[in-house]
Amino acid sequence: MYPILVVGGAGYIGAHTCLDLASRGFLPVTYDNLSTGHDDFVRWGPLEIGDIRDGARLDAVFRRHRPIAIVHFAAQSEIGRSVADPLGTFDINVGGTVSLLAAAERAGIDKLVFSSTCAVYGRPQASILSENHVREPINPYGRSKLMIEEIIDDLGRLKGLQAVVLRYFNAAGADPECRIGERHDPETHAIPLAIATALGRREGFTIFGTDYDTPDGTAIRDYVHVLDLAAAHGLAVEHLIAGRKGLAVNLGTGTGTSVRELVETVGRISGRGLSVVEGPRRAGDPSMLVANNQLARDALGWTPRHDLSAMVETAYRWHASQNR
Ligand SMILES: NC(=O)c1ccc[n+]([C@@H]2O[C@H](COP(=O)([O-])OP(=O)(O)OC[C@H]3O[C@@H](n4cnc5c(N)ncnc54)[C@H](O)[C@@H]3O)[C@@H](O)[C@H]2O)c1
Ligand SMILES: O=c1ccn([C@@H]2O[C@H](COP(=O)(O)OP(=O)(O)O[C@H]3O[C@H](CO)[C@H](O)[C@H](O)[C@H]3O)[C@@H](O)[C@H]2O)c(=O)[nH]1
Repeated sequence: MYPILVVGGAGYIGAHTCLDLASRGFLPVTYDNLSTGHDDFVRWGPLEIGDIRDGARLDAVFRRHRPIAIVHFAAQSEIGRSVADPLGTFDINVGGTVSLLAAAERAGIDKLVFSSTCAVYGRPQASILSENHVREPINPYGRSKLMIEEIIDDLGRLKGLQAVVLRYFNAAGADPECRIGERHDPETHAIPLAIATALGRREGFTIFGTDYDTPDGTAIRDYVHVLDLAAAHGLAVEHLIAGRKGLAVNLGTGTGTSVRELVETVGRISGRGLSVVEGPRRAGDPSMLVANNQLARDALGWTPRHDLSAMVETAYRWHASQNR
């Protein structure tokens, strides 16, 4: 069983990726400081507790497990917090990634899969975003991810690093067996907040903005099932192990969903009405983010298999199973 170091493997997308890697015959070794992750999410391989900014700890973990590739999720990924604390965000995201890449270089590991985001594109200049869309992030979170992409590019040219950069759109859904799911605190994402409202755990769901230039006036996003994201990481690892070249790809379904459509879907699947309030726009939110995913299909052989109903169904089941 080839070990793969999954950095941030105790988090939402990282834990689902560990499940996918194990199903492909790899041993996912999680490295995580548990700042937003959960030790009970680490079920398919060992957990090494540590911070990505701790080079000596990373060296010890590389020596102990001898991974053949790294999948890197660890980040401060709340946009609002990145605006309130840009330096803290750059420290974890950029400083932490430099520390991780330096340890990887010391250990002779040249294969990396990196979690990027559609936030690197900034304000969309097209209705469907391709990878060659201009990258002009509008918040420190997106900028930190762009900086890391640029560092990875330089290491590719100068040091032979082979990296697959995955730009996710909006992750949603959960493991259908409810072993792992989305557990963020505070929760800021639309689907878990709408579900919490349907479950009676929140007073109401606020739609942030009803005056966007979209058919129903609410913002449109490309929600992609976390199991499909996880599969893309498994394919990216296999791509690199097969000796294929690094690249950067979008991961979205190519289908846009408005906030109103999302709320309707949560209402239909939960069978419960949810109280909805219309509020102002949230600062920094673009009106529409939808992926062109052709490159991921062609280069990685990736196909998103789950639709919005499957995302909301599995997320609903997960949240209902949590006693909170
Ligand atoms: N959730 C989304 O919709 C989305 C969209 C685009 C990109 N992303 C990116 O995907 C990645 C994973 O997102 P997620 O939603 O699973 O987040 P998450 O917070 O659930 O997972 C991040 C994990 O990294 C760990 N971590 C954070 N800082 C660390 C540090 N300094 N050292 C070691 N471990 C550390 C956390 O404890 C956590 O387990 C992030 O890089 C995020 O920016 C997420
Ligand atoms: O209570 C809420 C929460 C969200 N929304 C709306 O629902 C949509 C989705 O919002 P999320 O917070 O679920 O997701 P974002 O699109 O803001 O963020 C996602 O995409 C970002 C890139 O733009 C980052 O990568 C981030 O990590 C990732 O979660 C947005 O239009 C938002 O305004 C509401 O109307 N009400």
